[in-house]
Amino acid sequence: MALNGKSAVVTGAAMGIGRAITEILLQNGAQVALLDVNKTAGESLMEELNKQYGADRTLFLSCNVESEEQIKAAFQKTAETFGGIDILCNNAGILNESTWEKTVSINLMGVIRGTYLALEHMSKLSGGRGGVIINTASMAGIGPLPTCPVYTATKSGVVGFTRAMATASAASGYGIRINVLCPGFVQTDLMSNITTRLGQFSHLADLAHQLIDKIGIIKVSDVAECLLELVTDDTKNGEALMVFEKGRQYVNFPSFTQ
Ligand SMILES: NC(=O)c1ccc[n+]([C@@H]2O[C@H](COP(=O)([O-])OP(=O)(O)OC[C@H]3O[C@@H](n4cnc5c(N)ncnc54)[C@H](O)[C@@H]3O)[C@@H](O)[C@H]2O)c1
Ligand SMILES: CCCCC[C@H](O)CC\C=C/C=C/C=C/[C@@H](O)[C@@H](O)CCCC(=O)O
Repeated sequence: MALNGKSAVVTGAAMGIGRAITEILLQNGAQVALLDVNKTAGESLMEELNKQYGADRTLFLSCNVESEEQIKAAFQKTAETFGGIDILCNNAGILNESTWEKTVSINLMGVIRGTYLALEHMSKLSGGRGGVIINTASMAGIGPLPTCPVYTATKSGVVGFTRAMATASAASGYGIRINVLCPGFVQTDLMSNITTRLGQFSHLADLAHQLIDKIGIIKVSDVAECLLELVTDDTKNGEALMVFEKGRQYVNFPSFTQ
């Protein structure tokens, strides 16, 4: 899919990976609605982006992905402003093993909520133009992180949901491709104060730091480039793309039918 003139929504867009995703979509000609629970950071980023790309290219909407009502309102506003929705990036996520129910609600249920509500705007079966959905999971969704079992569960869930939905979409004729990004460790706020985020597993923080040293830390722009590949390559559906210091790699899942 060529991005010029396309309408995109990014959740968790105010900082980190979401901000980098927003910027790469803008650089390639899309209009972007930035959804985030952090109003101050979101509005200040929008002001910055307006100066760079023009006021008609971005829209900040205060939105908590835990709320179906807020997502619905944000998608409606995006569709009215940009004339539809072609791309959804379900990116908002947290790392907090103490408030584990909130972690599930944002990281996994937020992706499901966003996807189902977006179908109403994007699916060709409900008058939409079709398009692409990219979910942000993690390498932890492919190989487990013993220091954060709930975070791992949410990211495995996002990988499974994406792959099942991708096949369901193709079989149903929604006209929507759905793929999942699986980054390794990325330099963002989520990687700060790791010990306190691990809750009852904070005593294993050294294990986490050893793994970070082994796998390395990448930049948000490395992740954004992978997103661009998954959005623009029309052959990709149901793919999980890992990205870490060694490079990018599509995951080879076992097949039970061949
Ligand atoms: N940083 C990493 O190492 C890493 C690695 C793999 C995957 N990820 C995933 O990438 C995504 C983005 O993480 P990040 O590292 O950029 O984190 P970050 O903390 O830098 O940014 C997260 C953004 O999401 C927003 N957000 C949080 N809860 C929200 C909610 N309920 N509704 C709407 N917005 C909300 C925050 O305000 C923030 O702007 C997450 O899903 C995360 O799990 C991060
Ligand atoms: C503690 C920080 C959590 C950040 C979570 C981010 O989503 C980044 C996750 C990045 C990489 C995950 C790698 C998972 C690897 C496992 O498959 C396995 O190799 C880990 C083995 C654990 C160990 O040996 O200590």
